[in-house]
Amino acid sequence: MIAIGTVGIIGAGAWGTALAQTAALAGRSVVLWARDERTAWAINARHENPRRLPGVVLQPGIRATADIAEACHADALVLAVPAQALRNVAAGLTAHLGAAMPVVIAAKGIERTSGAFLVDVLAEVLPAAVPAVLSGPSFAADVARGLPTAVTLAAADAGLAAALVSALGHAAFRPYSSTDLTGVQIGGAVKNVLAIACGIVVGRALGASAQAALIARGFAEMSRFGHALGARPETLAGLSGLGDLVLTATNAQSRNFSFGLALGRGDDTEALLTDGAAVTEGVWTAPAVVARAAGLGVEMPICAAVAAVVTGRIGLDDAIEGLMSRPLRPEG
Ligand SMILES: NC(=O)C1=CN([C@@H]2O[C@H](COP(=O)(O)OP(=O)(O)OC[C@H]3O[C@@H](n4cnc5c(N)ncnc54)[C@H](OP(=O)(O)O)[C@@H]3O)[C@@H](O)[C@H]2O)C=CC1
Ligand SMILES: O=C(CO)COP(=O)(O)O
Repeated sequence: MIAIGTVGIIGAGAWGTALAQTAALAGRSVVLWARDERTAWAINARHENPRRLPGVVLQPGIRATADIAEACHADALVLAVPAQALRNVAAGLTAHLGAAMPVVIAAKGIERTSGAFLVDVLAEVLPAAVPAVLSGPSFAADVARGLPTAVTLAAADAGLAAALVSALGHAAFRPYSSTDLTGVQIGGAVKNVLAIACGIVVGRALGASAQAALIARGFAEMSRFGHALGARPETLAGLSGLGDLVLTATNAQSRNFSFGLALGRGDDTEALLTDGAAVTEGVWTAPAVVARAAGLGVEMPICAAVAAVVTGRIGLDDAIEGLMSRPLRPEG
């Protein structure tokens, strides 16, 4: 069994802090890197991340640092920064990483500029890393408070996946292991785009039936895309695919759903984007998914409508009209 005694978490946002909490509850030493010294100081002094997870008491085994080299003195790393920032942050680790360091990607998205999945971004900038992906239905605030959930943790090597499961899992946070890195990444990336669409449906008061229909047709899009890229159907139907889609597409705790909700209601979304630009991941992933799907000849009309709306190419009414006037055809 691969031994993981110390976990380094890169990114002291909501999700990085929640995962620090789970690793500490799993009995690991945790070093949590914050790019801002005041955040590191506050976590160490108050056992709380007042900016990102106010009110959650953090485990004593968590030590924060603003020195990224210090966080790399670990047996495994977790990257918990926004998908669009992952390339730069990973590049900053180059000088500090030993050979074959397990690196768990906890971000959900596709890189907008390159259309690359995050495992491929990591392979480009940090070839010494051994990639793993963690994804599934898990709001940081719930996980950090110890509310129960289950997620998927994938690594190409089943032994490494098992070691990471025991380094991050505990009674209330249950990672199921997998070797399907592609499937797990697709679920996490596409569900954020579909969550925006569902938020729009709710914001426009189109009804619960429309929301359920959109989830089902959205899942069909995720499945077609996954099939074309070699993902396993059971991964897409599992925690990181359907599981996370159901959570994010039905809950205003989700930033992606709330963004869609605001769009649908006709609220000003500028402020939402300025404030949470990087982590409303579906906004950046939508055009990337659509471009990749087009290259594969895969039809993703809901994702395409979201991409067209968030990039300002069409208005909401035209997007909805476009989806409703598609020809009727056999389900599949
Ligand atoms: N929140 C959640 O419930 C979950 C989130 N995720 C995923 O985790 C990822 C991070 O989300 P989350 O933690 O919620 O977001 P937050 O906004 O809470 O935190 C983001 C973290 O990344 C840091 N960061 C942002 N931009 C950069 C950059 N350019 N360079 C270096 N560091 C940067 C932030 O630093 P600073 O604080 O200084 O701005 C912060 O520490 C996303 O991909 C999200 O989809 C996955 C599952 C659950
Ligand atoms: O991924 C998440 C829950 O699993 C969090 O979703 P949001 O990024 O939309 O808040």
